[in-house]
Amino acid sequence: MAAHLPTLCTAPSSFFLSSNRSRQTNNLSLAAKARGNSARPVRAATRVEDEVAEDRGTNLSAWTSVRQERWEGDLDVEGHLPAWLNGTYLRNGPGLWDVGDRAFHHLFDGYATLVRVTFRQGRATGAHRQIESDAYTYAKAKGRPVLREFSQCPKPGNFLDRVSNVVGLVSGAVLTDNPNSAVLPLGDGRVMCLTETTKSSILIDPGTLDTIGKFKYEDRLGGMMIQSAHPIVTESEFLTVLPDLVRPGHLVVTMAAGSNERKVIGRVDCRGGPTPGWMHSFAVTEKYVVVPEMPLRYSASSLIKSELAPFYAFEWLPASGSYMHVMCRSTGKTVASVEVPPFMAIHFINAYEETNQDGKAAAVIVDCCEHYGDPAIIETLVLHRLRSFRDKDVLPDARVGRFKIPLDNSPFGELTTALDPEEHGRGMDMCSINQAYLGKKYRYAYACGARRPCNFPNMITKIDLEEKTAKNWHEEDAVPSEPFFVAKPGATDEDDGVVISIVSTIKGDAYALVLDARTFEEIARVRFPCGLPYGFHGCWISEKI
Ligand SMILES: CC(=O)/C=C/C=C(C)/C=C/C1=C(C)CCCC1(C)C
Ligand SMILES: CC(/C=C/C=O)=C\C=C\C=O
Ligand SMILES: [Fe+2]
Repeated sequence: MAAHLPTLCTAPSSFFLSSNRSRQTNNLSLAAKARGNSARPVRAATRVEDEVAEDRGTNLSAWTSVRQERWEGDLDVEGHLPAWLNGTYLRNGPGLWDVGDRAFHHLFDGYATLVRVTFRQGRATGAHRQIESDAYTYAKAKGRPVLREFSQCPKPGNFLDRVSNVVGLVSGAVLTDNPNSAVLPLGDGRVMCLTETTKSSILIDPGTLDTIGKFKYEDRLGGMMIQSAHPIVTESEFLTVLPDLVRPGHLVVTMAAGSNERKVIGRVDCRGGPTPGWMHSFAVTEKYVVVPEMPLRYSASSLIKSELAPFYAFEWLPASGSYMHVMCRSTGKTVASVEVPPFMAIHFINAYEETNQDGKAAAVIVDCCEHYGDPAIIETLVLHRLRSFRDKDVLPDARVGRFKIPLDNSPFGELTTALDPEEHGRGMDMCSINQAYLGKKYRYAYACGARRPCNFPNMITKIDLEEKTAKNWHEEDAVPSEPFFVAKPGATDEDDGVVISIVSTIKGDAYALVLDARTFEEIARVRFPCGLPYGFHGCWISEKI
């Protein structure tokens, strides 16, 4: 991809904070941050040596940058891969947190690393490769980050820089295009990687992991700079939600497979203010789209002034209220908009319609990984905490939060706990389901859970929402990433298939774990000869043999 450096964020190295200053910023108590909404100083990447000194030198490959830009080769298989498991598992995530002598601060900042494991008749090959976004290419060229990442805001220096920052913000030029969240096969065979900036939508080749180029949206929605990192993609459509920061609200848009044109289904206005709530993901039922509005809201001044808010680009405004909006997918009309108890959810699991005796939808049930209405989870994911606090029980509690949104014009919705959180160790995030149950009543969710004490989810959990129990997989000193369910071809039971997760170990290496989804017992592990950093979300591209 073209690597023309923008003239924005042209801060010389002297604009980067010294490590001491940055440590002071990190140590601000969360309570203090939550109380005060004044913007924090601009944070830029610290020097690598300072980060390493702070990190007490763990070998855990989860938080260690990839050592090489790309690798490809055969993988050793321990155990027996099912003969039906033919296809490619792809996983995306932030695998490079250092560039030149600069180091990122937050897990979400790292440059996107794709991992591939291809299964064919009991054998496996693998690869990893950096995605060549502009953010990555510029950073390599300059020896330091140039664009604004999740927690990282290169400081505009003089007046001209500040003016161009505002212009750059309007055009989106100062924002990252580092697509480190999800990887999704579109219904037409193209494969997209993305994060929350619209410009981060990038096409890749699932075989070679080559970066093909930017996905060019051919529509009039170019002014919408932010998108959900989790579009809902089926064989026929790509459905997503675009936060509107100018007129606080959300556009729900759809794009047919094979097309590059998004069409607006409808718009929901925000009920709280002054800006929309952070919306990393959302949920759908067969008839409806559910748009969450939580009190962790985009900070307009952080974006305009290019400085950090109490939670990077966000501020926690509990008094602004929490809401759930339900839009009809066929008419674009908002059919319910209810106030709910304060919540903090990055990932929605699934949703479905609950019907009354006449078979009519009476309520929408929406499940999410809910952090007890506390944004502290964001600060838990700061890299030096992940690296240093391994034996401390500092992972905030989380649960399967279940919303019930009545469709009878009631003003309020309910939020309950779907099962005893002790079943999954009071940790819970990075979820998946059997995709055949998307938007339908379902029984099983797979996620990362917690074997306490821990500072990060270190377990894989299969949650039975009917029995309200969980089956757990755990290995000492290992960090598994999101468990991804792959159905056995022709399966009729919801849990007939395997669950794949890439596990990073303390020895500095990594393997793809394959569990029998029904029993949750290990059936195989496929070893990489190198370490793999923690990754976020995966997908499966099946192959007919
Ligand atoms: C990886 C993940 O879960 C979330 C990533 C979010 C990102 C990269 C957010 C980026 C943003 C900016 C760089 C500034 C503007 C706002 C926002 C979209 C939050
Ligand atoms: C890894 C994570 C949350 C862990 C909480 O326990 C969130 C990742 C978000 C990106 O997709
Ligand atoms: Fe995500």
